[in-house]
Order: sequence, then structure tokens, then C-alpha cells
Amino acid sequence: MSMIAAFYSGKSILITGATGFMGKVLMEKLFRTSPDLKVIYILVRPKAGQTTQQRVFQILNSKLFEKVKEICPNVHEKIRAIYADLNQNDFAISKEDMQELLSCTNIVFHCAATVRFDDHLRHAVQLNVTATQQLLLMASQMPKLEAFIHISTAFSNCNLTHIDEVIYPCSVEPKKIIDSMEWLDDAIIDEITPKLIGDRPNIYTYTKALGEMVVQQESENLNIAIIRPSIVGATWQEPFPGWVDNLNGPSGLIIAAGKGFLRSIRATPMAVADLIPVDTVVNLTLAVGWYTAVHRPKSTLIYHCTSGNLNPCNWREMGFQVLATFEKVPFERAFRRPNADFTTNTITSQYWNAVSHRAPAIIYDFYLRLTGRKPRMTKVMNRLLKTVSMLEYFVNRSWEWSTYNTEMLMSELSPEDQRVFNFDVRQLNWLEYIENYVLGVKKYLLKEDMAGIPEAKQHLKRLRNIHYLFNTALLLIAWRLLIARSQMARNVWFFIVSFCYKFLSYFRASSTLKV
Ligand SMILES: CCCCCCCCCCCCCCCCCCCCCCCCCC(=O)SCCNC(=O)CCNC(=O)[C@H](O)C(C)(C)COP(=O)(O)OP(=O)(O)OC[C@H]1O[C@@H](n2cnc3c(N)ncnc32)[C@H](O)[C@@H]1OP(=O)(O)O
Ligand SMILES: NC(=O)C1=CN([C@@H]2O[C@H](COP(=O)(O)OP(=O)(O)OC[C@H]3O[C@@H](n4cnc5c(N)ncnc54)[C@H](OP(=O)(O)O)[C@@H]3O)[C@@H](O)[C@H]2O)C=CC1
Repeated sequence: MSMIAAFYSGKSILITGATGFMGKVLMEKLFRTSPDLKVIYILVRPKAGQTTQQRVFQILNSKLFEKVKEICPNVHEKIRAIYADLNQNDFAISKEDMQELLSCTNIVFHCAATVRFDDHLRHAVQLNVTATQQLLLMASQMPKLEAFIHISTAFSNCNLTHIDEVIYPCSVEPKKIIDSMEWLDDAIIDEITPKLIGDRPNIYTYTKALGEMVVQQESENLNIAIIRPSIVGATWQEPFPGWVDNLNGPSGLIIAAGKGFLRSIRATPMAVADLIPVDTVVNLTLAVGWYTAVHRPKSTLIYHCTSGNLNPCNWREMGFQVLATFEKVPFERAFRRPNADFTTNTITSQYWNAVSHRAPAIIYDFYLRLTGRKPRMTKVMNRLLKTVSMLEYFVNRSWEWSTYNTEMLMSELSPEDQRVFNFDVRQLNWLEYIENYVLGVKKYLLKEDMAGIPEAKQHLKRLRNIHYLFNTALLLIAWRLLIARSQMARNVWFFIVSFCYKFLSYFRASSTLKV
């Protein structure tokens, strides 16, 4: 019997960010391994015209929850969706709901965050710092609380190259930042943002670091742990391989490369691609919840959930495997053949951006205009290049995260728990994982049917022929222009033509003699 699964039985668990990528997998695993847990409270806001109930209904009816519904048929009754907006005071939770949350919750998993790299500082502080502070305040009023698990990111200190399982202070106290957001206007915030984030690449990593400081400051009275995952990718094993449902991290770029939009990216091929499957993160999170509640460590422990130091894979290996999978299972209706490559310096990167990204987009838009349609490819390409430029920081560096706490926890688990809540990335076969990841992107993100593969292959063949035809035509036009303008080119041309003529004449003469 798994001790961790038994621990969550009968518990009331509060999850923020349950509608997000990680939150859904966390909920799924909890229901699958501890079907007799008491209730999961999730803080949900209405979104995209859907009420909170409709959102929960949609999640439970997704493929991700198919196994859960077999194991725990009354799962609907065990989820309590609480209307909440983490941007508002007291999260806009009703008094009755708040009362229930405060009096019943045993464990809190705080996953909600804004993960956009370019969010406005005011909004990112509100969600990643102030909301964390408010949630901790709520937690301090929960008499039955056993553990509070905060999800941060391994990149909260990405300005360092070696990162220990400690909290590194930021130059300005989070409380001062929170206060200043109340009275500074947007223009001043925009001005001071680069100074505040310093040598971090974006607002996201900075506000996540501030969030950790807040957790540390409030940790005296609470039983808290922090988890720092690196780049979270599709599921490795559970509930099935390859599940992914958003474009963050590599997923969006896999689509862009598979559809032929992305042809080159500035990356350091030998840098470590520190990906971590989402189910691995969730297994560690649940194990940490159990350990923190049962063993009550004296200080706040930080757990790095990374792969690079135990089972490294570099961007080159990952890129090769992504491209190899496209050969076997191409995406439908590609814009160009998937043929992406890494460039290693800014000049070649700019050259390929012009030649392989912007030029084809302009030509395609010209074609759309000619055929009476609205041009759109340049816009798509500009957004893609903006995204790529924001991700480039993470594919041109390697980090070292120490993992003593994570390894200590692994050794504390029973063999059964090590199996059920496996977070040992040494067992991960990267080639298999990446292949399943690409397949998952095709099936669950693009919603493409496997039956369409022959047609997709045909389409790629057509694109290849168009490519050859286009290049030949381009070469002929360039040559023709050159001949018209340069005497030297004309001489070379006459030399080649006369050489070919002589060669053919000789060949014909010698074959006539033989006869
Ligand atoms: C030699 C060998 C051969 C080699 C072969 C080469 C093979 C090549 C194979 C390729 C694969 C291998 C390489 C993998 C590299 C992976 C790098 C990963 C680094 C991740 C680091 C993460 C570290 C930290 C982890 C964390 O701790 S947290 C989680 C990370 N957080 C994020 O990843 C949020 C990022 N995103 C944003 O920050 C916003 O998205 C924003 C970007 C501002 C846009 O923002 P904006 O333009 O305003 O608008 P959107 O609405 O957002 O999007 C606008 C439009 O772009 C689309 N789109 C949104 N996203 C993405 C995305 N990713 N990728 C692509 N498209 C995206 C969206 O579909 C929409 O398209 P549309 O609908 O217009 O057609
Ligand atoms: N994905 C990754 O690569 C990594 C993620 N992390 C961390 O993991 C955690 C989860 O990330 P992930 O699941 O990928 O992120 P998602 O963007 O998929 O999910 C974010 C969640 O936060 C919720 N949320 C955002 N704003 C509000 C709000 N105002 N009120 C209520 N809820 C809100 C979202 O709700 P809604 O659905 O309504 O928008 C969603 O449920 C985050 O803390 C992130 O920093 C760490 C390392 C890597």
C-alpha cells in the first residue's frame, strides 16, 4: 500500500491554478491514486464565456480524466469549484466559501501564476507575489492545515549558473514592491522595470523570485515547502504518454517547426535542455506534500525538479529527435517542409530570419493578395519571431541545480511509493519521451487524426517539388540578370555552353565510330 496515497485519503485539499497545465495533472493523479480523498477545492475564475462550473465540466470530460472516471465515478461530487479571482482583494471569494476553506483545508497546493514572460510588472506582481502573500495569510488562519506547497520555477534565479536549494534574496523587499505598485503609475513602472529585474531575462522569473521571498518571510508559522521545476513538458507516463494542452515552453516551437514556420533558432546545441515531464513534477509535488505534513521539517525545504544533473539531454539531441519524429508522423497542412536548424550567432540568425522566415512570409502574403485573400503570414511570422526571441535566453545557457533535497526525499520513500509516485528522471528515455511529446502535440494540441498521416506525407512531397521548382526558377532568373549586366558572366556562360557543345560533339562522334 502506498503511504503517500493513504495520506491523501480523507483529506480536504485546496489547489490554485487547477485549470492550468500542471494543476489538471495534479488533480488527475490525486483522484486516481487517492479516490477516497474528501474533497478538492479549486479556485476558478470564469473565462472565455464559460462559468466556473462549465470549466470544471470541460476538464472532467477531457481525455486526461478518462481513467479517473473509471476509478472514481463520483469525481464530480469531490470537486468543489470556488469562484475566485486572484487579482482581487480576498480573491473575491464569498464569505461562506471562505469560511469553508479556512475551516476544512488540510493541504494547499499553490500552482496559480502568470507564466507570460512579457506581462506588465503590476499584473505579474499582483499574481505571483501579492496573491501568494494573501494565500499564505489565508493559510495561517486554517486550523487543520498540515502543509502548504508552493510551486515556483527553477529559473527564479536564472541570473546564476549554479543554484542551490536556498532562497536568494532580491535587491528590493517584496513588501516594498507590493506597496509601490499601489501608487506608481504605469509609465513609471515601465521605466523602473528593467532596473528591478536586473540581470534576469524577464518579469516572470523576477516576480517568481519575489514570490519565494514572500513564502520565506511567512514560513515561520506554517509548514511550507517550495518546488522548483525547470521546463515542464508533456506527460512521460501518466495517465498516458505525451499529454500536453498549452503552447508554453517547447510545445509551441514544436508546432512552429512541424508546420514549417520555424526554420532556424539561435541556440547552443550542446547546452542542456532541462525539460521535466509534468507527471514527474506532480509526483514530486505529492510526495513533498506528504513528507512536509508528516515529517514537519524544521525549515522550509526547496526541491529542484530538474533533469540536467541526473539525466542530461542537450538541445541538439532534442532537435534531432523532434525532426526525426516529423518524418514518421508529419503535421497536417504544413506551410513548408519541417527543416529547422540551430544557428549559433546573431549574424547568421538574422540572415536566416530574413531568408527563411520573413521572405517566405512576404512571398506567401503576395500570393494571398493576388488570389484576392487577406494577407496574414507576415503577422504570424512576426509573432513567432517575438516568441522565439523571448525563449532564446533559455536555449543558450546551461544551469546546474543541486538536488540534495529531492534525492533525500526519494530515499525516504518506500519501494511502493517510489513506483507509484516516481520522480526519478534517471529512468527517462529521452528519445522515446520526445517522440511521444511530438505525437502528443499532434494529437492533443493540434487535434490531428493519425488517419491523416498519408495525406500529410503527400502534402510534404508536393511542398518539396514546389521548393525545387521555385529554387530552379530563382537560379535561372538570377543567372539571366547577371548575364545581362556583366561581361564576365557572359564569358563564363559562353565558355560553359561551348564546352558542353564540344563535349557532346565528341561524344556523338566517338559513338558513331564504334558503330
Ligand atoms: C543540429 C540539430 C538539428 C536541430 C534541429 C532544430 C529543431 C527545432 C525543433 C524545435 C523544438 C525544439 C526547440 C525547443 C526550444 C524550446 C525553448 C523552451 C524554452 C522555455 C523556457 C521556459 C523557462 C521557464 C519555465 C517556466 O518557469 S514557466 C512556463 C514558461 N512560460 C512560457 O513558456 C510562456 C511564454 N509565452 C509568452 O510569454 C507569450 O506567449 C509571448 C511569447 C510573450 C507571446 O505573447 P503574445 O504575442 O502577446 O501573444 P500570445 O497570445 O501569448 O501568443 C501569440 C502567438 O504565439 C503563439 N505562442 C505562444 N506561446 C508560444 C510558444 N511557446 N511557442 C510558439 N508559439 C507560441 C500563440 O499560439 C499565438 O499564435 P496565434 O494564435 O497568434 O497564431
Ligand atoms: N509550465 C512550465 O514550464 C513551468 C511552470 N512552472 C510553475 O508551475 C505553476 C503552474 O504552471 P502552469 O500550469 O504551466 O501554468 P498555466 O498558465 O497553465 O496555469 C496557470 C494557472 O493559474 C491560474 N490563474 C492565473 N491567473 C489567475 C487569476 N487571476 N485568478 C485565478 N486563477 C488564475 C490559471 O487560471 P485560468 O485557467 O483561469 O487562466 C491557471 O489555472 C506556475 O506557478 C508556474 O510558475 C514552473 C516551471 C515551469
